[in-house]
Amino acid sequence: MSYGSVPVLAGVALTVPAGTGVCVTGENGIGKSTLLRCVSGLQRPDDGRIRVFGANPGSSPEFWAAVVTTVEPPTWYPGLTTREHAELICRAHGQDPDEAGVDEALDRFGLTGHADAIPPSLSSGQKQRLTLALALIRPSSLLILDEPEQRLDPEGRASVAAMLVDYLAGGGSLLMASHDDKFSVASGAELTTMESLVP
Ligand SMILES: Nc1ncnc2c1ncn2[C@@H]1O[C@H](COP(=O)(O)OP(=O)(O)OP(=O)(O)O)[C@@H](O)[C@H]1O
Repeated sequence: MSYGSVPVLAGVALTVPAGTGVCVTGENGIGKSTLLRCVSGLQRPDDGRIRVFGANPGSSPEFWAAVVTTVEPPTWYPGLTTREHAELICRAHGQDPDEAGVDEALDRFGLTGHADAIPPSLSSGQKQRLTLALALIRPSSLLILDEPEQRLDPEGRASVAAMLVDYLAGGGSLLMASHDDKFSVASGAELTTMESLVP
């Protein structure tokens, strides 16, 4: 994979066994987000092979039914509140919002007091909480999370780590990039470090 003449992701081999979590670490600019974008099907590698649940990433509705990715920055629907965003995600995935536990999810992410606010009015950490709440409220088999801990306070990080442990315990798989090893280990992910081939 390369951007113009700049090579990124040369010689990367990574497997995430179903039901496990893997966290990719490494210095700024090493290619973690690019890797996650490729696995999410949002970017095509020039060479090599990526398979997700036995198929090319991003190539079918089944992929998007099974995979949640937060690699792209979220887009908010104009005029819809925090709660309405959660309800919309539930309905899009065939869930009844009450049965899916929208209010409980907002509470878990400390967003109850902001349920009737529109996302652009939230703080950056609250927006990150909402992004993760929307990722976790819908059914999925694989979470692809780019630095989920960013902008969260320590309590928020601990809480999200515990939720990711529960997600794995429920049979889900997790691929994430992070600069916080403690958070990643607490999330139940195995750490793997990307290193530059250039000395
Ligand atoms: N759209 C782009 N156009 C050109 N170069 C890019 C683009 N996106 C990323 N790069 C370059 O590719 C390399 C890898 O970037 P990437 O964002 O994947 O790294 P990262 O490991 O996720 O970094 P960080 O830890 O800072 O988030 C960097 O050198 C970056 O400058």
